[in-house]
Amino acid sequence: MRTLFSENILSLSPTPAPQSNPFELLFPSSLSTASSTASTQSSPRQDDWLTQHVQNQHRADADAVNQTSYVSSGHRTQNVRRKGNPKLLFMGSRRSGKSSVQKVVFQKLSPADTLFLESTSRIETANMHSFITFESAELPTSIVTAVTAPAPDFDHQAIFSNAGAVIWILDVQDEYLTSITSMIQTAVFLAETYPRINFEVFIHKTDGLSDEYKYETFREVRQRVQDELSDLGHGDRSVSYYQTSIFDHSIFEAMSKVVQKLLPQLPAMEALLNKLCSTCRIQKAYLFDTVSKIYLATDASPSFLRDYEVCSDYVDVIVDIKQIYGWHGQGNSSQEDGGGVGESMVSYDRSGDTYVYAREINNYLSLICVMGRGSSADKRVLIDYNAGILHDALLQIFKV
Ligand SMILES: Nc1nc2c(ncn2[C@@H]2O[C@H](COP(=O)(O)OP(=O)(O)OP(=O)(O)O)[C@@H](O)[C@H]2O)c(=O)[nH]1
Repeated sequence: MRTLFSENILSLSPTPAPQSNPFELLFPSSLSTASSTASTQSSPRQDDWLTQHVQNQHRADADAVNQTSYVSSGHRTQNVRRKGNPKLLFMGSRRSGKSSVQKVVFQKLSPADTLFLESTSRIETANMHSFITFESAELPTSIVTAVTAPAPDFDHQAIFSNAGAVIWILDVQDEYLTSITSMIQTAVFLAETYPRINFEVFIHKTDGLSDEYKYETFREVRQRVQDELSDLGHGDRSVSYYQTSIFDHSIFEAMSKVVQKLLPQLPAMEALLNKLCSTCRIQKAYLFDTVSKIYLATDASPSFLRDYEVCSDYVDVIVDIKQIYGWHGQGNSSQEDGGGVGESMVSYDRSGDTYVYAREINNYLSLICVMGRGSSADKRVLIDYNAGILHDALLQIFKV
């Protein structure tokens, strides 16, 4: 890894030039409505060789995932965004990996240690206090049974009334047809009783499976669920599917997408990132929750796991350095003004053409960007300046 700029990652940012800058970001006053416009504009990034190359490789997968966001009528379903912390409920059959996912993502348990997890017999909750507070709960199989065959005294209000999303964990390394049946019953129950709750399916334990088998399983599960929901009169129920494993970055990427749907600030954050990317010719930009490695927003260009992996690993480096040199301030810091902001830029490939740029927004939120060939990585001042404006805008969004 070659560091291009000698400044320490925790060094103070350069003071923006006082005179007017032709590259200055212009934020429309109605930030919340700007994202749809920005996302339809073509950008020079699209010519980038890396984007093109990886785009060809992953188009089939991306299509498959995107299709799941559309209902049968062809209109995109609006995901429900609400105020407050994202609340996630994990459901699934026995030993499907519910505790493992919750503990790896929110409690930073090492994936290898999940081998020794005991069976869950009651509702287990885990909260993670970071830039936003993530609340999650794992429902034991007995509750899953109660949902699919409800007893008269079953108090589903207490469990589901505050939830933002239900995540169904489907173990593809096991016999999964029974799990699909319970999943459909749960989806129908939620569609009828709590239609505002997002329903997400993690096609889980995909590590060690061939690409062909993964794709086939993914397609089969999606088709079966959609068919059965349509037969039951809920064909318009939007269900999203993700291939996940705790042994790679896929679980964090999937969790990021689930969480984003619950953030009311998402359109504003996306609009800011789109503008930053087109102004500074950035290939991909992510806003990371530094502690959880969940990204809260990204720009509209195609997302690839490789970009996410590089940025996520870089967040790990930032966290390690911050832990060595001291991490000031605890708790929810969304209101902090971002004092002690640091930024850095490194090249991570052999050719030296691809860079990762990182900038702290505050102690718990980081902007991480990937820049390919043809980017303006050599114009560091321009990037710093525009990132500074984005920084201020983000702090305003979260102060509202
Ligand atoms: N290969 C693989 N194994 C996994 C993955 N996630 C979890 N496991 C394993 O699956 C087993 C069961 O995991 P748990 O998290 O205990 O499953 P659970 O659904 O909480 O189990 P119950 O509480 O008994 O219902 C453990 O041995 C985990 O190591 C994964 O992504 N890949």
